[in-house]
Amino acid sequence: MSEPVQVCAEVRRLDAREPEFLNTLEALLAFEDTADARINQAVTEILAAVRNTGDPAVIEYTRRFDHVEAHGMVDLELPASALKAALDSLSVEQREALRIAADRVRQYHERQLAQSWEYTEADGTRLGQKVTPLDRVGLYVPGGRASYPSSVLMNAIPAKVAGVGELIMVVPTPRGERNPLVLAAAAITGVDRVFTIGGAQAVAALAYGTQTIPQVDKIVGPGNAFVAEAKRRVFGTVGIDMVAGPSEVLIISDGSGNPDWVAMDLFAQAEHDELAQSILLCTDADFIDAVAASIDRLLPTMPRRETIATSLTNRGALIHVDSLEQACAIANRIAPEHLELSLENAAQWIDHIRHAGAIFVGHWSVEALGDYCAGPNHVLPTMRSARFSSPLGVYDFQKRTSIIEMSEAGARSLGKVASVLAHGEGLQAHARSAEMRVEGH
Ligand SMILES: NC(=O)c1ccc[n+]([C@@H]2O[C@H](COP(=O)([O-])OP(=O)(O)OC[C@H]3O[C@@H](n4cnc5c(N)ncnc54)[C@H](O)[C@@H]3O)[C@@H](O)[C@H]2O)c1
Ligand SMILES: N[C@H](CO)Cc1c[nH]c[nH+]1
Ligand SMILES: [Zn+2]
Repeated sequence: MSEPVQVCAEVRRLDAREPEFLNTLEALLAFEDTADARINQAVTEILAAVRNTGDPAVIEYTRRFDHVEAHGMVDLELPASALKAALDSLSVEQREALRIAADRVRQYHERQLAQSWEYTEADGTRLGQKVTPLDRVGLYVPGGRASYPSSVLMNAIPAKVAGVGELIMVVPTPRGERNPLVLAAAAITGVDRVFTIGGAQAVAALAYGTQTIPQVDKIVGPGNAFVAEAKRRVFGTVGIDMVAGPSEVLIISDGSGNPDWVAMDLFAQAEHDELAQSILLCTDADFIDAVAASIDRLLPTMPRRETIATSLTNRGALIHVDSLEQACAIANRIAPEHLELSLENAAQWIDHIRHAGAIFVGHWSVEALGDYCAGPNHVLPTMRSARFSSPLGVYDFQKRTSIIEMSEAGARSLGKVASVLAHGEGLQAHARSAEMRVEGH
């Protein structure tokens, strides 16, 4: 453990019974990630340069932003032997942890695999849905301020389970520092090609293709504001999984359990990013005091205390609520990425939650386990998008095609229905085309 250093978080205290509470909450949740003109401008330039010149632009931006000098793309691609060597270099403990996590993530995701289906009607008409994996996917693995081998597992495994034909991974290696766990995770999951590039230039290369990097059909994976903005802009040319914002955790507590555990769970999300959001909703005012005391005592011992303190001070809150019903209503309004039900009878409250990326049920179900190895995906909807979207899954790497095989009897009968509706829309060619099947000549 590091030496305690004086640093404190001024975590705001709120009371959900106060009349201004909902306005205060809205202000706390507001997050303008697209408002940064500097990021927009930089991404516009990078996308255009990579689209116009390809590899030379990627090499130049990698030199400028990641401080890696490459003489050609060959210097920025890792051969399979480098991935294998990274795997071999791990300690037995690290290799075993990666293997256990990968197995659990695979087992969970195998249950998501959708199959093609069809049915036949009485007149012989056959209707169905054909499910096909994507041909080629680009996987962005963040690498600027921290390395994320767990994100390799969480993105690559569902793609492989879906049967994606080719998986191209990009990961920045600032000043040429390669993370062996990240490369080992690529080896374990069977990633096909790895390029040590990052930021908007990596997203552009995958979206448009370069002389060396093949164009992909979809780009998945989290990243910083440059990556998020670039993904948003290339959507349409390629598919994207989502535009992920800073990480979030919301904890609902009834005052049972250990305040140190709650404080550390808030830290665990806050240490990701100064913009990360950690919020506690609690029915017990004394317990809130105890959590605040735990925060003050534990924070100085954390190596990432500066990031945690900034995140908790600017975007965190300890909120006193009237009841667990009120806490659940607020949780549904926030629609958090992660929700911990730190409650005595936690399971009975699951049905009260409609909007959350992942629900962690009970004192033992801590988000850190979900981040690495519980099995479900850690790429989750942020910024209240859990109201309308879902965790990354196998379904993000599959697409569906409708199959329509009409029998003659079916076409003769449905042709009349189509004809009426086509005339109603003023589309005569549609109507005649259907009527010809009714007439049979
Ligand atoms: N939601 C999730 O599941 C999840 C998982 C892991 C990480 N994350 C998040 O992903 C993010 C990772 O961010 P990161 O910065 O560490 O790595 P990153 O790989 O996303 O970004 C690094 C790249 O940003 C580019 N860049 C940096 N400064 C630039 C500038 N001034 N102009 C243009 N480009 C510039 C560089 O090309 C660099 O390679 C964090 O916010 C983290 O919380 C989310
Ligand atoms: N909590 C992150 C998603 O919000 C995922 C992660 C990766 N490593 C550690 N945590
Ligand atoms: Zn995390």
